[in-house]
Amino acid sequence: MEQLVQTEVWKAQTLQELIQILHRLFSGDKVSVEEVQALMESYESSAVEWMKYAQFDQYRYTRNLVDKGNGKFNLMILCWGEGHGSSIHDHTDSHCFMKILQGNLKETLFEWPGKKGTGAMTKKSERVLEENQCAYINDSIGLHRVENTSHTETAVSLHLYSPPFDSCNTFDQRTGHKHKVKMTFYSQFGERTPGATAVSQENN
Ligand SMILES: N[C@@H](CS(=O)O)C(=O)O
Ligand SMILES: [Fe+2]
Repeated sequence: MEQLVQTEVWKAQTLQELIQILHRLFSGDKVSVEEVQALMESYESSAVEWMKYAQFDQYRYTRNLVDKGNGKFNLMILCWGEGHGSSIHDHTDSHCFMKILQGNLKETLFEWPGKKGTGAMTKKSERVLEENQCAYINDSIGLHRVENTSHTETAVSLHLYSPPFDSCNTFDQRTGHKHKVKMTFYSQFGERTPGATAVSQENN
């Protein structure tokens, strides 16, 4: 007879509970991408729970640190004003989960440019991510650009990166040339980072 394999199915009732379960999942030495993705998708976004982290800038998207995941991951909330978007970028060999908390975000996937960065970059696909959906990307899947294409609605997303990183490469769509940029937090644990601006010009 066929064997049935039971994997645990989590449902996070609140953001706090989601963070608790994430700590548990990442405390072991093996983490399942599917399990983390399903867990993040199971959380039904409730604005009152994440409002204090959702700090917007007029000109660029912001990165707001929510939890340091015991050094295993960084959990952050990104706030996208109308028309805000990222540049094409990589994820520094980390796993990247991106869950929509509010609004919609368009994700465009690109292939890695050739070694010499020869000419226009190749677009692989695009999709629109909707509230509560959780996407996943890593460098072997490709590069992406994320945009809030709405001119009337803001968007908010919850990102988990494991292991944590604080710089990435951005790419020029026409030339494929890459450029290393440092990434900072606009706020940490709900408090504005002293002296911090929104995401640096290079990642927009
Ligand atoms: N990876 C980007 C956000 S996104 O465009 O996926 C960042 O951490 O700022
Ligand atoms: Fe990204």
